[in-house]
Amino acid sequence: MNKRASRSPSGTPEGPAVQATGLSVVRGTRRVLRDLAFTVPRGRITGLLGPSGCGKSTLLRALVGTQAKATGTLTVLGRPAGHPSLRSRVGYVTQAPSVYLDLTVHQNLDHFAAILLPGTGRAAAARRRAETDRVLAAVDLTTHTQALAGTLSGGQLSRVSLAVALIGTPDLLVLDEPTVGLDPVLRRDLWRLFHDLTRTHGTTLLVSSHVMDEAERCDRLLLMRDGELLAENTPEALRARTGTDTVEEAFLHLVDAA
Ligand SMILES: Nc1ncnc2c1ncn2[C@@H]1O[C@H](COP(=O)(O)OP(=O)(O)OP(=O)(O)O)[C@@H](O)[C@H]1O
Repeated sequence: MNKRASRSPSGTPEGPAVQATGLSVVRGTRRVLRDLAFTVPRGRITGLLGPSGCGKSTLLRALVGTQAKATGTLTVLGRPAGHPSLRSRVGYVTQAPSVYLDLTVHQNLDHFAAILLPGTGRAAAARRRAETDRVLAAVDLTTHTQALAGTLSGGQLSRVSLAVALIGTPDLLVLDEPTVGLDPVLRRDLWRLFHDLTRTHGTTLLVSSHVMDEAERCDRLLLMRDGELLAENTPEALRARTGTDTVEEAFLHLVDAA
């Protein structure tokens, strides 16, 4: 278990990875998140699920501190969302791959490793090299390290972004629809990697998706609709509570009830 995941910077045991109360966001003239209250437990995979446009990306942006006009209380790893000390502790992968297309995969990783794992001298350089090798292996891209990012497929590009987010083994990984456009084998492999991260490093994952079948792969779920939280629970509890067989049916049941 990663010590950083279970201990605060001061060394004291901590509460949830994320805690929100009264979280609202206005975009343009619309209130796209309305008075949300939820927690994300540490060391587990929490799925943020809901239809396109319900506010998932907005919520994740608020969490990493890049969303303007967010009000309410949002605490991440014991600090206010966006706090500078969270920069190296939170990995964030946006929907659009954020890599330099005119650099090779390895050059991209080198670039971000230099920012995230600063330091001079041979030991620091060796650490960065070992870390880039590790994350490229984790996302199964070791055969493409010398390829220009601009020549990669969409799925491969997403995995480069994910590799960047894995540098330094962050305590919290925030992934915005990481499996969109991936084939079933890659999707399965990525979910295996996510579970592996929680098991081996105690990493907390918050993964958004609009595909309800991905819900079954999560330990806990936040179900959203129209900027509001419909439910927060385990997939099993949601199915049991609604008397349904799948999370998708549970979601529809909750929508009708609302
Ligand atoms: N710049 C903006 N100005 C005004 N409204 C916006 C802006 N960006 C997004 N929105 C609106 O905010 C709402 C939430 O968008 P958001 O991208 O968070 O949804 P989402 O659930 O992530 O959708 P998707 O699954 O399609 O990515 C949408 O109704 C969208 O139209």
